[in-house]
Amino acid sequence: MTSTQTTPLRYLKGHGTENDFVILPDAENETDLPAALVARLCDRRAGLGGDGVLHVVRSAAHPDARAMADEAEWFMDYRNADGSTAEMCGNGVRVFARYLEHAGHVTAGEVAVATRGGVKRVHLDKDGSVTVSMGRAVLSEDGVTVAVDGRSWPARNVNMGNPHAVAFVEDLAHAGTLHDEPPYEPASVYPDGVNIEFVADRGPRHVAMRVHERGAAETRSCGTGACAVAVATARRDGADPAATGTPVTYTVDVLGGTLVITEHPDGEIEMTGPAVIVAEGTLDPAWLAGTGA
Ligand SMILES: N[C@@H](CCC[C@H](N)C(=O)O)C(=O)O
Repeated sequence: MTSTQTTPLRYLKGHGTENDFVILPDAENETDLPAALVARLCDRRAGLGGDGVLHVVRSAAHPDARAMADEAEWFMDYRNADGSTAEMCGNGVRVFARYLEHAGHVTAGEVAVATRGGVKRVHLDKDGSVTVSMGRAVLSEDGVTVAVDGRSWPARNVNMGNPHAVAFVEDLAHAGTLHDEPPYEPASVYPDGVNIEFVADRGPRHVAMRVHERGAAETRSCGTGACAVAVATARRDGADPAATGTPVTYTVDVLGGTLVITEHPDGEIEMTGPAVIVAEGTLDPAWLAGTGA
């Protein structure tokens, strides 16, 4: 892959519960970002390494976000590690807001971020954590059966802007290596692919999960996935805030930390977790041009 980029390309590296991202600031959307370049950036051996890319663009400068520009100045153009686009990334949007603060584009407090899944309001909390209003979950009766190593489970279909299949297992080890996407059927339920979560109970309103992400393989956390898991677990447990008028909070352990998810009676889901900027620098032009050895 070669690039025609002539000016040095700045990047940052960040993570939220170890779901890690290459951040590319590109306010005016001047950087050509083909799938192959995203995949090279996310390569953990020959690139910077990451589960995805957070392309930071002014909403007004991006065709997918122009309509949201009045509500949100900045657009999270999210790319999976394989270069595909995704509607939303829950950990990514927290790290995105942390970047906006780091770059001086916003001060501590609330910021609206445009995503392909709509505008998300993100609150930079005083204790260093970040809370996002993630919108509502859409649960569908159209489920699938997921299979790993001779075992299989029914999986709940939950849409958080992006698609999820949530399977309850006795032991997270039953999810196997997750090197490859676990087979599921009927495949027609998810024409655009799916993120698959495996969930095990840890205590009252407390679960742990592993995830195979669409476009990225197993990651150490998935924020939209944790929200899907919290809602699917609440319904399994007979808890429905819309019916009782009482918010329900679940703690979701992921391999890279912990996320706290609250579903409110109006259906709005809030997620709180960390967001960290790790490093920043400039990409080597020779590497970028594909001519570096
Ligand atoms: N890790 C993200 C989800 C990223 C997108 C996902 N792989 C998809 O294709 O839908 C999160 O924290 O939500």
